[in-house]
Amino acid sequence: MQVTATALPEVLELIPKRVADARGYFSETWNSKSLAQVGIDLSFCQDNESFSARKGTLRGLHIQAPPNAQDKLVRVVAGAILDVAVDIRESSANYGKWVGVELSAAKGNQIFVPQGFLHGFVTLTPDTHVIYKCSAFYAPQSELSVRWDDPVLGIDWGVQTDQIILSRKDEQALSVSELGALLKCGAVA
Ligand SMILES: Cc1cn([C@H]2C[C@H](O)[C@@H](COP(=O)(O)OP(=O)(O)O[C@H]3O[C@H](C)C(=O)[C@H](O)[C@H]3O)O2)c(=O)[nH]c1=O
Repeated sequence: MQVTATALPEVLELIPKRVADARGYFSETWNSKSLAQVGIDLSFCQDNESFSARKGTLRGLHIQAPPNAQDKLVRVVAGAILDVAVDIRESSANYGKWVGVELSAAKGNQIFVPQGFLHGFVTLTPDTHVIYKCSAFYAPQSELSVRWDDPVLGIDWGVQTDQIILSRKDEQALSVSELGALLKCGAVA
């Protein structure tokens, strides 16, 4: 498996090996031993899938607060996305910094987003299927959303803003400074 650190060293791009033959290819898309060998030694407990019909669908930026914080291993099985992680760990020298990685079914690459990072993606194709493993169960009471277009974060999503399709929840998301205040006062758990 090829592992590449991103500009945020805890966020990794992974490309599992594809064994090609006359029929197509085979790939071990998740192997806990292979991940442990690259320092990702944790147990995932929930698999998610989201389907987005239209290009420009943006899901995020989301995080679950402790004690329900999630690590995520994300990949695309149809289409392509720009996947974004934002470091919001209070003591991090990279607080508020973001990284984007294009994930596609064609490339078969994945992104590892650790606990403490906001996560979101925008679809670059119609009919995009994203699947991802989580290291903690869904806990809506712990879930927080931050605006995709927060000027403090300055994320370049690579799509025209008038094309963005959001959920009602994401339309009403917090600013990153509001999120920081909430986490500081422990208002979410
Ligand atoms: C996340 C989640 C959602 N749901 C239910 C709740 C809603 O009724 C429905 C849609 O949820 P939501 O609008 O939060 O889905 P996304 O906007 O794709 O949210 C995800 O998008 C970003 C990219 C993430 O990293 C998170 O995993 C997750 O927040 O599925 C569940 O039943 N279980 C779950 O684990």
